Amino acid sequence: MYGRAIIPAFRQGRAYICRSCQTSLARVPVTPVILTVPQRRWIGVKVQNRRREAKEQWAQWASEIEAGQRRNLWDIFEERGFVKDVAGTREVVREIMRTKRIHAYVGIDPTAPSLHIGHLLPLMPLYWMYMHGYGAHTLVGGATAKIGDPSGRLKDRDGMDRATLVTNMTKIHYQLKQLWENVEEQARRHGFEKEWAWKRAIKNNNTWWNSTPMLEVLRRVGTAIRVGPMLTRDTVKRKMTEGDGVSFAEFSYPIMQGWDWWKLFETHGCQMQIGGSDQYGNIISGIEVVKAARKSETDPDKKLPMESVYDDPIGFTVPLLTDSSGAKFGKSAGNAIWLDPYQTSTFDLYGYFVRRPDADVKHLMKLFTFLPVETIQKTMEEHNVDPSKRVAQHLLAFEVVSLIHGVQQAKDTQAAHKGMYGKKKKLIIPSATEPGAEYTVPDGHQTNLNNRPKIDMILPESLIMGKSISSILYATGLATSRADGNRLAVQKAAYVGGAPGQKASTNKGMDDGELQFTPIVAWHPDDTKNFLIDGKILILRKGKHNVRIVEMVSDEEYERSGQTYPGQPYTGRLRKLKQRLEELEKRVKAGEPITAEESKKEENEDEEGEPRMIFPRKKSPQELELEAKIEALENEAKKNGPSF
Ligand SMILES: Nc1ncnc2c1ncn2[C@@H]1O[C@H](COP(=O)(O)OP(=O)(O)OP(=O)(O)O)[C@@H](O)[C@H]1O
Ligand SMILES: N[C@@H](Cc1ccc(O)cc1)C(=O)O
Repeated sequence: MYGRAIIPAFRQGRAYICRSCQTSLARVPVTPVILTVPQRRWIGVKVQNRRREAKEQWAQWASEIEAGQRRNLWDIFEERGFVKDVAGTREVVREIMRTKRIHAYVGIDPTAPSLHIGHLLPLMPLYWMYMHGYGAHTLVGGATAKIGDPSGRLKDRDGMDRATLVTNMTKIHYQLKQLWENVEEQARRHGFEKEWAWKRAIKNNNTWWNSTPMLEVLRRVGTAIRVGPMLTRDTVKRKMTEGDGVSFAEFSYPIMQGWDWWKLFETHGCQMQIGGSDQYGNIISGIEVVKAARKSETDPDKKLPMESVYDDPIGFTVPLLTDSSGAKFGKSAGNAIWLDPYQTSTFDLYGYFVRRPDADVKHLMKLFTFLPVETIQKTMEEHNVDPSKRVAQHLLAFEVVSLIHGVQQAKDTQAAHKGMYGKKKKLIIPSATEPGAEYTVPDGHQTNLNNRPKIDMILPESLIMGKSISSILYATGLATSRADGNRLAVQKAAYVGGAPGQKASTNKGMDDGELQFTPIVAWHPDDTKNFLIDGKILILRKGKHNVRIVEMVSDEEYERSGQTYPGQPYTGRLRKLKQRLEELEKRVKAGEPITAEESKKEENEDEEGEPRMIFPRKKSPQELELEAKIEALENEAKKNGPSF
């Protein structure tokens, strides 16, 4: 296909090649011109050189593996117990991993607001692949979650409204981001040197499902996939005979998952899919879908090689992580250990791993840590000298917490555990928090993915629908004051979930299921409603990671929750003074007396009757006026009432 491409002058004199077919476009003229060239993405010399070097490096490693001087990552997977079922032939998978720098992916449907440790299991081999130079993709199933995977279930999944789906998707996206950030840290800690060729990405299958016509899927793969084998799948048979039947949408789920794979295969050479053992059927169906889509390609420029089995899609499943009763750890079974610290605290997460029985700890260390097998072996020897010290469990817990929440959090949590349960019995309260503290970052610290404040919160309708965006930013804790909120809006330094490039007054809000942000401007309070998802969810962000998913609730519900937000009218000193004035007025009217002690107590004690620390500060004119009125009333009451 030919089209027009503008080649800017600054690229002059360089040789470019086409990303997909390697056609070269040498020496581009000096001035910017419009050329008629094939509509392709051109790659610069620097990238070409790096790619060549990466290729040569891989070939070198492949021969070292063959000569027994380097290990095949597949063998490490088997040694660590990651492999349950292989889709394809084990020898072929092993050979592909030796000879090709393939990409792999793991998909997760955002059917809950957080990932849990069961999800970590298929992610672990993906992280290992990344650290060994393969491409690694984590995929959020924003589209597939709308259908619901029937694998391993007898009952249909409950439908999800848009607000819940967007909330889950946003939270899982940031959790995956956090995990990737911590994987980088783990790689450094465990001696893997990051190279240019390491590639990772987070994808959302809404990106393609929101624009894929059904006709395209039916035409490309629908004709090749036979219904017969799909009907013989265990999930389908069991759901039809023992469960509540199979809807057409559920029946099509494996084809959707397979199409995701095709999209990643086509664009990134993603040849491998990894999943939990309940995903085996979907991976097998996916292989058929990818092969059918590849075969049906008519554009010769896009045709992918299919000469041998080494070009085919492959996959494998990891064993299921179960609880002590043998049930799969997951949200449906209700036994999940969550990665969200507000659902399972870091302290409890650490504690969960410290309590693992001696018989399981070695296996868990192989699965959930990047510690070399020799280190695990040595730790077990040390552990066996005095198992009561739980040396192995503490190391396991430390490593898992550092992967999920970062090394610093792991150190703090370990110290808290040792302080609480160690010999000294020094009591450290692991999560002593002030109300609202979960929405602020400790002073002097920059927000990062591991210390970022809590994401979700509720706020009342009167604020969201009636007040300025600067008041809303202040209420969420993203701004330190209303003035700061205003500054953020003026400088376009904060973002709202919504359609990019549209005005606030006409914004249609976030596209269905795609995480999109647009800068906040100082819009009219009436326009805030344009950004509400399902009429109740507002997504705000400051910087890269500081996100709030605000659920708008009625004022009555907010009051019942007992929460207050920064800037809430009548929650500060002024409100107290006004209350005191009203009370005094009533008492004076009723002729009720008031003593000097009583008025002194009000001033110097807090609600629990504890002495209040009084700091000198500047009072506002309104405050001074109220205080003067109170004083006058108190004097009057003292004058009129009987003396005690
Ligand atoms: N306990 C587990 N052990 C191993 N893998 C798991 C476990 N739980 C989930 N996975 C894997 O994580 C990926 C995403 O799982 P999914 O989104 O279905 O979550 P889930 O918690 O298993 O859901 P549900 O409990 O509702 O079935 C899949 O590959 C799945 O097999
Ligand atoms: N079906 C998977 C999630 C998934 C979704 C889309 C994919 O492309 C891959 C995996 C599960 O429910 O566990």
